[in-house]
Amino acid sequence: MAADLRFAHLSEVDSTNEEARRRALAGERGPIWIHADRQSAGRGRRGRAWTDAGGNLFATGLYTLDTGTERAAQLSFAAALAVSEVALAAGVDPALVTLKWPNDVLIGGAKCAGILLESGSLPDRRLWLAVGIGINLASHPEGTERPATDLSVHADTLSPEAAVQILAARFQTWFERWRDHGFAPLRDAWLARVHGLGERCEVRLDQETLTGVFADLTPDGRLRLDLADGTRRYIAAGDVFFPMAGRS
Ligand SMILES: O=C(O)CCCC[C@@H]1SC[C@@H]2NC(=O)N[C@@H]21
Repeated sequence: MAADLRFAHLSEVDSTNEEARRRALAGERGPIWIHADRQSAGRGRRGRAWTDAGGNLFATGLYTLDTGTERAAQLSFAAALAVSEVALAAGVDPALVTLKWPNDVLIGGAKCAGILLESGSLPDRRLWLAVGIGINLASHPEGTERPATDLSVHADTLSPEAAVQILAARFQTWFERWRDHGFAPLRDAWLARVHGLGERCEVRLDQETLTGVFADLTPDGRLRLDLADGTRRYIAAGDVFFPMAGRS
């Protein structure tokens, strides 16, 4: 049965993920979507900052799960699917919307959103999960290592208020599919929009950088990278770069 979606709107916060963490530790069990007009200390993946360029969506869905962190990480694919559906709802040409492992949503090859999952243990051994999502609705940073874009470049401008409603509803649908049927439906939907499958790429890990072919998405969400020496690597976390022109 679908959960009632709750929302908390803040005019300014350090980070909606941090606010979700505070609320989880204070006893909030969700699902609740916390969204803010401005973030003063937005954070991105791998310790990077997430800047506030104005008019964009900063939102975090707080959930409580009976599962471990590895399986919970599959929900980053649910988040990417939900973001892609926000772009489609705004009127972006579906042919331009692709998904890059693990959770980047691209429009015409440029990144239009960021997703950061954070979690922690509760006293009852369950997990609180913060699904942090920033969508570039009206503006995007310039001069980034990988090209960035925003929805207003490709469609009518969507307000943050409208976007968070669509985002939360679409995420909830994918969450329930994952909860009831496992990762397979998410994997199928994600692969239908996959970016760069079968192409050469560079994968940056904490301690090493690998080059190979993005050969598959495993049944549990890892990237299978086929190296030139014939070995296969299964990657659970990393940054993927497609070096060819026009690719991010
Ligand atoms: O590096 C990335 O691509 C992930 C960026 C995630 C940004 C969002 S904005 C809402 C939420 N609050 C944060 O501090 N970060 C996430």
